[in-house]
Amino acid sequence: MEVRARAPGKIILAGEHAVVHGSTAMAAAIDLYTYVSLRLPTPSDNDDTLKLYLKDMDLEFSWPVARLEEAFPELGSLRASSPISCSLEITKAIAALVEEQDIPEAKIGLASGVSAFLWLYISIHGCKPAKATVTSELPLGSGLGSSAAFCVALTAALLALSDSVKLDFGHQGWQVFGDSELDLVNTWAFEGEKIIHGKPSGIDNTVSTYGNMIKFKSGELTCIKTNMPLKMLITNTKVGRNTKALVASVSERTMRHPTAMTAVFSAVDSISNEMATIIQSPISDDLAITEKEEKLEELMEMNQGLLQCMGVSHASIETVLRTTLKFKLSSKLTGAGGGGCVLTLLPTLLSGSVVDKVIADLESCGFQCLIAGIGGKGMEISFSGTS
Ligand SMILES: Nc1ncnc2c1ncn2[C@@H]1O[C@H](COP(=O)(O)OP(=O)(O)OP(=O)(O)O)[C@@H](O)[C@H]1O
Ligand SMILES: C[C@@](O)(CCO)CC(=O)[O-]
Ligand SMILES: [Mg+2]
Repeated sequence: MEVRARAPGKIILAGEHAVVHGSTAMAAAIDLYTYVSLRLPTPSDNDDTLKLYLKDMDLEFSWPVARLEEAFPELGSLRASSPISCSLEITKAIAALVEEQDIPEAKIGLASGVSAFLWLYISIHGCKPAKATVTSELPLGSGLGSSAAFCVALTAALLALSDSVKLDFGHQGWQVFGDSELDLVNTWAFEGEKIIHGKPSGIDNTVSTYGNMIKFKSGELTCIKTNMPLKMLITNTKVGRNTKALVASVSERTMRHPTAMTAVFSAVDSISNEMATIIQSPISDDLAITEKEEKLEELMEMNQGLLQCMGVSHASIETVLRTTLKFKLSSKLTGAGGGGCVLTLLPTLLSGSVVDKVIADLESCGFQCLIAGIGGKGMEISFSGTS
């Protein structure tokens, strides 16, 4: 029995970090996906291991089922029909199982992803043999929600082969879960994100699960309907960073300066709400689009200034800001910052030759540019064309 699931990455248009502290944020799915194929062996396969194959890196991790049973003696009561958080005891058992895999030092960041895999797998399927194969179009650890896309696609594949969801196995191509199954994927994926991020707001797994453009505050999402053509250039500075550490650093700054940081978060909340209002309001003509784009650019600049206040910008991000400003274009970091990706709004009337020049300038600094479709699909699964 085999299933393939995919889940998109995301951009945060406004409100990252502040959303962890209760402010509103705006995010949109992008058309770059993480794919997880899950295969449960038949008895005739005679395979008694759980395997995780990270195909892009050609890394395979495997655990004999007997080793899993030894590590999780209480599993009978642990296997959960509804999502639960990973206990301290299980966290320790998972850490030992991950350590035994001798992840190369240069790839040690993967340890949290492997831990999330183990937690989601054993919680949903128990100590059974299987092989999960993962590939991704998203750069890992760059602000485009690779961790959430990984957790969502993995959870979707796990649930698709469990008794928790009802699916049309004869359906060809990608199919979507029903609303209650999507909610279940989202809640489990959030538990996976907690293992990778520490204290996620839930915005990344939510937009990866449901897709579209969303406004998000304190766990609640509102779907944003818009007919505004919104084009963003995404520049990957290729400076590696870790969302968990950045989120923790903002929390520490908040403890040191609670009043000032509360004011910063409140300003971000207003920016995200104003952005949502602009994006949702109807468009009458080209002039209206230009006016809206100018307002959005100003809000992006203001949000970037506040992210600098939070201490999550980086020299590479500042270089992108300066480079795009030479072309009178506005940018802000997206995701956790500290390197990673930067968004630049490309106004509808901007000529293609200017876009080409901006990209050439950015790429001459060693950055990588892409233009992704935004506000598209959420997670989907397929029982055909699996590999
Ligand atoms: N395809 C994948 N395979 C295995 N692990 C992954 C995969 N994608 C993400 N991860 C895990 O998630 C970690 C990156 O998550 P992190 O939250 O730091 O960055 P991000 O999600 O790309 O950016 P942001 O959270 O700012 O949007 C990786 O180091 C790895 O542990
Ligand atoms: C930095 C952050 O706000 C967004 C990361 O994409 C973290 C979170 O909301 O979980
Ligand atoms: Mg992440």
